[in-house]
Amino acid sequence: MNPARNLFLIGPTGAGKTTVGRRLAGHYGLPFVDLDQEIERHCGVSVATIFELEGETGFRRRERALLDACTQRAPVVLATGAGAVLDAANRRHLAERGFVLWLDVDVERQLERLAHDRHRPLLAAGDRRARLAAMAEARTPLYRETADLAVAAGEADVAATAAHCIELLERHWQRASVAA
Ligand SMILES: Nc1ncnc2c1ncn2[C@@H]1O[C@H](COP(=O)(O)OP(=O)(O)O)[C@@H](O)[C@H]1O
Ligand SMILES: O=C(O)C1=C[C@@H](OP(=O)(O)O)[C@@H](O)[C@H](O)C1
Ligand SMILES: [Mg+2]
Repeated sequence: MNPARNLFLIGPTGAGKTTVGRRLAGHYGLPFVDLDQEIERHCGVSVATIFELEGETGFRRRERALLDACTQRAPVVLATGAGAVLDAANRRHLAERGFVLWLDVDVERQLERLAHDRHRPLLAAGDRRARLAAMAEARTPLYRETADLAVAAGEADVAATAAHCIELLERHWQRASVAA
């Protein structure tokens, strides 16, 4: 079992942080919190509306405040939004307050999964492939720097990806406890 009390999910949009995170919480019998849903609950409007009214700067300010609060809850499985790692304080809170799991997918798989999605404001306009590639370039080093463990999450099935995560987590934690 997780030596930290919390499990935090990071990674690109469409990697499955929200969907797989919920399953991991079910498996471990822990409460699940999705940071975007928490922001929406707190503000009473959608993430898209926050972007519309306050721009990305306003959204990031709200995201930072709620990430600070949510990472102090324990125990919890917390799915972050893909851009949460852009902020240095967020990265520090994630790294210091729990075990950080990086779900990774490539741009092709993101395009497939998000083809019909209209809820992600940063993908609303322009060339999606180019936007996703630029995001990957800027964010991949930050995911790498923040994560305790990375999982390739490109499998075509949510249950299989969750099972794969559980297997890798257990193996990682087992090794860590033997080494201690
Ligand atoms: N492993 C997977 N296999 C197939 N579809 C997936 C997988 N993970 C996520 N999805 C689908 O991709 C979409 C985006 O997933 P989501 O959990 O919202 O990603 P994130 O929170 O990382 O942006 C959803 O429709 C979800 O059902
Ligand atoms: O890429 C980003 O910066 C964002 C990703 C979204 O979360 P998902 O990773 O769940 O798509 C959400 O937080 C917001 O639209 C901004
Ligand atoms: Mg999500």
